Amino acid sequence: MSIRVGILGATGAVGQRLVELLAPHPQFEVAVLTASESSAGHPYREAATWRLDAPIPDGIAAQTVVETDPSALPEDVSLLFSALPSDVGAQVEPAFCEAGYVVSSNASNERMATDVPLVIPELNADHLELLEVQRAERGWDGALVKNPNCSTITFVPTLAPLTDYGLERVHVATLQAVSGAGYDGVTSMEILDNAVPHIGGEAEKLETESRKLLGSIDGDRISHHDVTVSASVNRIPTLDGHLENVWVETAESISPDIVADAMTTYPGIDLPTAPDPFIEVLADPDRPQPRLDRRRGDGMAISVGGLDSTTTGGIQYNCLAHNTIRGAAGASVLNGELLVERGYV
Ligand SMILES: NC(=O)C1=CN([C@@H]2O[C@H](COP(=O)(O)OP(=O)(O)OC[C@H]3O[C@@H](n4cnc5c(N)ncnc54)[C@H](OP(=O)(O)O)[C@@H]3O)[C@@H](O)[C@H]2O)C=CC1
Ligand SMILES: N[C@@H](CC(=O)OP(=O)(O)O)C(=O)O
Repeated sequence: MSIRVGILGATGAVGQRLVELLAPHPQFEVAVLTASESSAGHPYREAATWRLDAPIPDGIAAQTVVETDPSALPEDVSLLFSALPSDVGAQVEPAFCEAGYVVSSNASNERMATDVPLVIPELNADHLELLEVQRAERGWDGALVKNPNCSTITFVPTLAPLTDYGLERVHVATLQAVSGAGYDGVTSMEILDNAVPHIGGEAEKLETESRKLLGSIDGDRISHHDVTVSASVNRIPTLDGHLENVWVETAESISPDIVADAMTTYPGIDLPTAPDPFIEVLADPDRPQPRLDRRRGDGMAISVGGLDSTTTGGIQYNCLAHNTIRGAAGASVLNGELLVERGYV
């Protein structure tokens, strides 16, 4: 029997990706779509300016959008996917959790809260144990789970296979697609024939979220990994797919072959939206590229290439993920599947 789910912020860029992924989903049925007051009461096809390159899925276009308020939801919905702006998420997500809903959220609010699991299922599914603490501390029947920032989720999976070698220092430089800023985020006059070497608040997210994701459960908290991460972020004129250059230093000396093997054999997870393989290591030195590789694993795989030794004894490589699928909507869906599999829904 399918689980009836809702999408908070269903009309936005990430909300539309959620609609695209959830409409044909084998476990979930989209029962309710929410947005702001101005969209509420309108059919989805009118409320959303649909911008994806496939039509609005059948059965969604005619659904009436409702307000983002727990009282507007049908009673038989238990799992919600949130694609709200973070300031709105901060205001309303706790009310849904208090009302008993389990919320798988892409918004950045509370990602670093000590009782909120920040999850990439292939890496740290065990961090869901924090939900017991969260429910006890906040008195919620529901729960709040977050996925990381889209640039964080692109490179942290490539570090997980290297933790066995004593991960010490990481430098990462991003080349981020314009879709990450949302439809109205950067104008064509700003970004065409250009690159912008600044994205507000982004570098700090890479530096802090990575250490929480790679951390381990320690009693009722996460003990963050002690790797130091230093990030530099850039916006470039690609549409989708964040490409990142990574330099890694480990305590134990490792060769590109060891790294390729560790990444290739790093296990995925058996969930409907999970890619297989999870990490694809490409041999051609000019890969991965956003246009050619962002759809690997239906947009859920992490691609790696250009593996080489550095002149300072470390390893360097490039990695890529689809920012609005693996980096946003797909990440939330995968977390939702994990929450169901682990019995939280
Ligand atoms: N764009 C991207 O690629 C990525 C975005 N993110 C994050 O995902 C979230 C959503 O981003 P994005 O889809 O680009 O944002 P959009 O602005 O495109 O969409 C925002 C959604 O939230 C709704 N909304 C806005 N204000 C309110 C309100 N006061 N009450 C209720 N609903 C409201 C909007 O409804 P309405 O249409 O009625 O205004 C819309 O459905 C953000 O937290 C963003 O930082 C993360 C990774 C990538
Ligand atoms: N800042 C990211 C997208 C984003 O919205 O990130 P976050 O989920 O951390 O707010 C980008 O520009 O590509």
